[in-house]
Amino acid sequence: MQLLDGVDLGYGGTPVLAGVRLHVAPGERVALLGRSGSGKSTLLSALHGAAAGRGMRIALVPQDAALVPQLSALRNVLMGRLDDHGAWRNLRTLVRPAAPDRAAALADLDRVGLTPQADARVESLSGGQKQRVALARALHRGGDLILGDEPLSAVDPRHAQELAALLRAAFPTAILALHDVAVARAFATRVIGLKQGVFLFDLPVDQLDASRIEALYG
Ligand SMILES: Nc1ncnc2c1ncn2[C@@H]1O[C@H](COP(=O)(O)OP(=O)(O)OP(=O)(O)O)[C@@H](O)[C@H]1O
Repeated sequence: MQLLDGVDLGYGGTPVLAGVRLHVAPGERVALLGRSGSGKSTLLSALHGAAAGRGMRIALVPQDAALVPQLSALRNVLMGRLDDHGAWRNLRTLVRPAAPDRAAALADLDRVGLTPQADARVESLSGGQKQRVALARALHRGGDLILGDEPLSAVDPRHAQELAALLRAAFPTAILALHDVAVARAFATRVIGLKQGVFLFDLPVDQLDASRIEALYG
């Protein structure tokens, strides 16, 4: 699908990426690599709008996780499906979830290793645990596409690989900004390197060699 076709992205007249064209085929897993400020979040935000405009079901893992800190991990996970239902059902779910909804959300928390924290308020969790709640919420939502902005940045490298494998199995198509090149190599089929708002490369992952990485981060 042609998600972006020659669009300029920026903020209030300040350009960040110019003339962006991006076609993503179903089944592709794209890793966005690049230094801080290179434009990854800006690109993800535009991709979100474009994919939503095509009626795709999207699971999102934003950079700040976007959780409700006063609510439990379980209730935050349940929020992954809020827009599937009307307001009445949602209020009931958040106050007293029906047994099948609760069981499904608990299963998703278990997949990310957070069963013991299910009833803990999110504000009491560590940064890595919060990120795992956001991943469980995305798994609970499911969909055609997962978009994530550094969704594994706060978990340790071994867990990052395990969680990346979960996402790979759960979503047919993915676009994730990642800072860990090893995780990107293991996760992605395609890698895009962004440098100061320019696509430095857009390659199948097996063509990502050390010189490209050096050019991107060096
Ligand atoms: N809301 C905003 N208003 C104005 N400028 C912004 C805004 N968000 C980002 N920018 C600018 O756009 C450029 C790209 O930022 P962006 O957040 O897309 O980069 P990034 O690669 O995601 O960085 P990071 O890895 O630090 O999140 C930067 O120069 C940044 O200062």
